[in-house]
Amino acid sequence: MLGSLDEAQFFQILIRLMNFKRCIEIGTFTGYTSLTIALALPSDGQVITCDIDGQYIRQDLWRKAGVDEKITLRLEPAIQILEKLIEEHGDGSFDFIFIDADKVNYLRCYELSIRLVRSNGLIVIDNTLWHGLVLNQTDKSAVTMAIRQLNDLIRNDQRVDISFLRLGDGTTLCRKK
Ligand SMILES: C[S@@+](CC[C@H](N)C(=O)[O-])C[C@H]1O[C@@H](n2cnc3c(N)ncnc32)[C@H](O)[C@@H]1O
Repeated sequence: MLGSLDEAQFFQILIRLMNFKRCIEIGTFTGYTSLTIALALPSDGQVITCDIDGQYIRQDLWRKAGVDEKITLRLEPAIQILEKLIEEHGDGSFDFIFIDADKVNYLRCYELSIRLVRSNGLIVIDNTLWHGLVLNQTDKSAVTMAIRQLNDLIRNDQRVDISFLRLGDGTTLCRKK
């Protein structure tokens, strides 16, 4: 699903306010949110975006907007890329991570992101409401259970400060302490 306009605008404000430069997006789809992130970054900023499926990605729009040099596309699975980024750049090397790929891997993505993001950096998780299904205890589907499990963990996670927003399909902000 395409990221929402209100969410993308909110990210742009955060990136500019916080002077973020090093960003990661997990789940590219069309590249809409990576484009909006890149537009908000300074000239020496970078966003690494990853997906397992490149067929919908509109790199032509990144070029048209003049921000293609700020975006690095990696066509690899989320967990693999996050592990590689820890090897390549080390712990605490990114300012902002947006988690928005396959929900069953959310927990693992979050744990790897906790390592990758610096102190006072931000992890943002999309779809944490999952259309309200996380509140329906009779829903035991793998995706709903995975998002519910992550929400429960984050609520008590002393490594972060959190803010849950009813933005899009539920957006959870986690500031690493
Ligand atoms: C909700 S869409 C991403 C939307 C995008 N972040 C945006 O804001 O426009 C989810 C994307 O995650 C990708 N995806 C699914 N499983 C993945 C995995 N294991 N690793 C990386 N990407 C994955 C899908 O191919 C899909 O393009």
